[in-house]
Amino acid sequence: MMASTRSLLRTKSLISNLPRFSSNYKCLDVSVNNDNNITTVTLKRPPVNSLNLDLLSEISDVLTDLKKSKSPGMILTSSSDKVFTAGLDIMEMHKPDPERFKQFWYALQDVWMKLYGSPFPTAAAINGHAPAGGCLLAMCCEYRVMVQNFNIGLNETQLGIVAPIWFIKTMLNTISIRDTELALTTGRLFKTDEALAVGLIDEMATDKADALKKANAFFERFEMIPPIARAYTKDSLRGSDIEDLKKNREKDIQTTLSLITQPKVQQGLEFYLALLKNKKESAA
Ligand SMILES: CCCCCCCC/C=C\CC(=O)SCCNC(=O)CCNC(=O)[C@H](O)C(C)(C)COP(=O)(O)OP(=O)(O)OC[C@H]1O[C@@H](n2cnc3c(N)ncnc32)[C@H](O)[C@@H]1OP(=O)(O)O
Repeated sequence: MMASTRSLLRTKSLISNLPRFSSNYKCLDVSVNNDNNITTVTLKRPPVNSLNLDLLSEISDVLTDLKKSKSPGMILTSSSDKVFTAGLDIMEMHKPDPERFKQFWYALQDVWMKLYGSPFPTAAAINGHAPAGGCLLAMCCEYRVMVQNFNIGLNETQLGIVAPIWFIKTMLNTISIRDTELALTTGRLFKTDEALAVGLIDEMATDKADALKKANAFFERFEMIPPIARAYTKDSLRGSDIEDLKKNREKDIQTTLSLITQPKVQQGLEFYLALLKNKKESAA
């Protein structure tokens, strides 16, 4: 076969494998880097990218598309200049409609299973605060680069709620058992440099451009690694956590719903929401 025919065929197969993304996303920007074919998924649900049912459903869809198209990798980042994501949308948990809450929690489980278990490599360019569910999304990725002077952590206990076991396992996959216990029981939010010191993030960045550059560089490590060997290895490390949730999915939804609707938990959420609003009023 002539060299030019071979290269044409290669180009054609590359084009047909390129991910095709719906342009209908409301809360995401999705773009593919022409140099390395890495997809950047940017959360854009102002003001703080709180994870409601819509945003979670879109993240779940894009993860499905990336897997189908055999993407070589994904970077997760935010369109905000100070918040990666503020975690779960508290309004989904405050006085919830039970049916809506079940859909919401199911969507969160879906995102977790797809992101934590993705066959393709993933990196988070954390360009703002990443509390609770925001920290969870970042920890699901294989590599984290975080812009300096922001906060990250599972602060659920500060809100009077409890991080589910699959959140905890994700943190245990990232930092030590000792640091996980201390962080979770106190609801600790780590500053970027503190997060680096315990291994909650892998690199610090000066700004978003620097974070994206470092996140892109992460994927170069896999250039000579067969994707199938990479994916099986990741599955050996993470697969059993995902199987555990798959087996207990319905129970996890029911338990969370019954806990979240307890009057004491609802009072705690109301108090926390009031604190967030007061913060704004006292700053004005
Ligand atoms: C026993 C029960 C078991 C049940 C199990 C449940 C397990 C749940 C697991 C995970 C839970 C979560 O993820 S809960 C969310 C936790 N998130 C936080 O604690 C972060 C809260 N937000 C902030 O600290 C700050 O907003 C910020 C640092 C992220 C950004 O600060 P900034 O000053 O830029 O912005 P404002 O604080 O003024 O916020 C703007 C606007 O957004 C509203 N807001 C903020 N965060 C949330 C959120 N997570 N959900 C919904 N809404 C949020 C905030 O109130 C402001 O609203 P207004 O403009 O209307 O005042």
